Amino acid sequence: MASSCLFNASVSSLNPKQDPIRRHRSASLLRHRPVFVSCTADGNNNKAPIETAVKPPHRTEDNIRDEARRNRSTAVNPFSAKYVPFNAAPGSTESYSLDEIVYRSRSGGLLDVEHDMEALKRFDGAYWRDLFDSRVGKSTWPYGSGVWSKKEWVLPEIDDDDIVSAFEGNSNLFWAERFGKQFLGMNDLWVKHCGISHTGSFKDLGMTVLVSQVNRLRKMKRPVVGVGCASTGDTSAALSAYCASAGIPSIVFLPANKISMAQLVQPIANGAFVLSIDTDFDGCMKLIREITAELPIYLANSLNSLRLEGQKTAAIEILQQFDWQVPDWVIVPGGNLGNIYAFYKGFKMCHELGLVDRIPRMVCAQAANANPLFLHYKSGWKDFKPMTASTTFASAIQIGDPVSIDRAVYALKKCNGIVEEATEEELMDAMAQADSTGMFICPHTGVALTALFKLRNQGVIAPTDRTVVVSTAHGLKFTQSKIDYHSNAIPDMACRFSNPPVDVKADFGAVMDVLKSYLGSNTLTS
Ligand SMILES: Cc1ncc(COP(=O)(O)O)c(C=O)c1O
Ligand SMILES: N[C@@H](CCOP(=O)(O)O)C(=O)O
Repeated sequence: MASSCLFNASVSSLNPKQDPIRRHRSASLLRHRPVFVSCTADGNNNKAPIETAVKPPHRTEDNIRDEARRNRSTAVNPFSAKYVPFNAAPGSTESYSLDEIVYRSRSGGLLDVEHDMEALKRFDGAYWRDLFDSRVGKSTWPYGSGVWSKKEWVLPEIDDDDIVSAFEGNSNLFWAERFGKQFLGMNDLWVKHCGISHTGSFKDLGMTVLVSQVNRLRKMKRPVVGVGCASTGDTSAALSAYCASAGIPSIVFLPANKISMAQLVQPIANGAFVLSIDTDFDGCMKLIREITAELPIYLANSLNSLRLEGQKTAAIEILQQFDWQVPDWVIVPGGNLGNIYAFYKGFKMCHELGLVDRIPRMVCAQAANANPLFLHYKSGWKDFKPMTASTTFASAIQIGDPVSIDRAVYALKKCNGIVEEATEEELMDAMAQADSTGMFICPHTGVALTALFKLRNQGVIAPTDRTVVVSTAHGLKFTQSKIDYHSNAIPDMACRFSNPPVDVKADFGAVMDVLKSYLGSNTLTS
């Protein structure tokens, strides 16, 4: 039966793959002059259920959710996704609906979210590039989010009404001009500031997806009384913020005295039920897995593959920010090891769906005090040995038994990746050097920058290679480590780049003396 619906004519009235001239026109129409037409809600796969690029005028009585509801397409959604065992054996038929509450495959292995790639492939790379580009920087619900602007590739079947979003993503890709030139002799170095975000880390990207799905499950009357996680600080901050915004109870397990004060106060302020437990992160992770197996508390750690669907959009965003050109290297700090796989998956989907012609090489960087992946890599991927992680300034990656080890190894093998490590002194120096050029990064980003220093020194990364370092959290969450460093208060650390304040009397002569000595030094001319 024919029904009237809102479609962008440039997209809906043709199969873009069949007609390159019209395809070109369709791309420019999408950008510049989209129009509304009637179309049939018959599930015709040549039609994508996308929002219209030009909206009707805003009605004062509507908020952006109402507006999205009013403009919603009535066409059948051709896209879908399901859980399958991670890296399933060929011929495996095991799968689960995303509306099921399941974290592990029948054999106890990890799961992955598998998209109907054939449905996505009915549209070519140019179509997806144009669609994603057309959504950036708008306030349209939910596409104003960097995650939900890629909704068809994330959770294609969720109702826009169920989405819980803070318009996360679309984070700054910062050209590290001075840092690159001064310390590395590089001219094309970039820092993807995933930590300049709603709760100050990349976890927002995954949490919007997971909490949205929980919101949907609760509306479906599924037994979910709350959402829980173990955390080194950032996952709990994101979980509690998104749950608070949706009115869903959150429960967080934190290793006592092992996370920063700024991170601890986030779930407290957002009304989470916070348990401070006398163990490390791996101990908290073990407990939350046992508890969520017993109680109807939904597990929010990245063991849950939904999280990675959101996190993978950071990789897509990097390609988008380079006008769909592929960088040579992407360096990611690793702890529980979900994110390195999420990045790989984002790049891989862009390649497979024709948005780009290759994927970058990736480097996973670990703190030497918590380096099980590095040791595994150095052993030639022989037996993996979990460890007890030691204290590190990169406290959010103080993890010895990462749940996503298999995902990380898979991703690194597929992209010809490398694993590096950073000692405490190396990561703190790298952080201080970056800060001295105008950034304000977290110690985990210091770990990633150390990996870059090492690979540049070894000649693996060339001076002209386009390189992206993923900055995973905001530096303001980790000020105590910077205070310790700049106070030269860290035992056995030279703190070579510290810049402590100068104590001076409130006296004109004393201030003049100090300034003359400073101006006379080489500092200003270097
Ligand atoms: C700031 C920060 N950087 C890096 C990571 C590592 O991410 P992943 O656990 O996905 O390896 C985490 C969390 O583990 C984090 O909180
Ligand atoms: N750094 C993380 C550790 C847990 O990682 P997750 O991605 O599995 O939730 C944190 O901030 O808690």
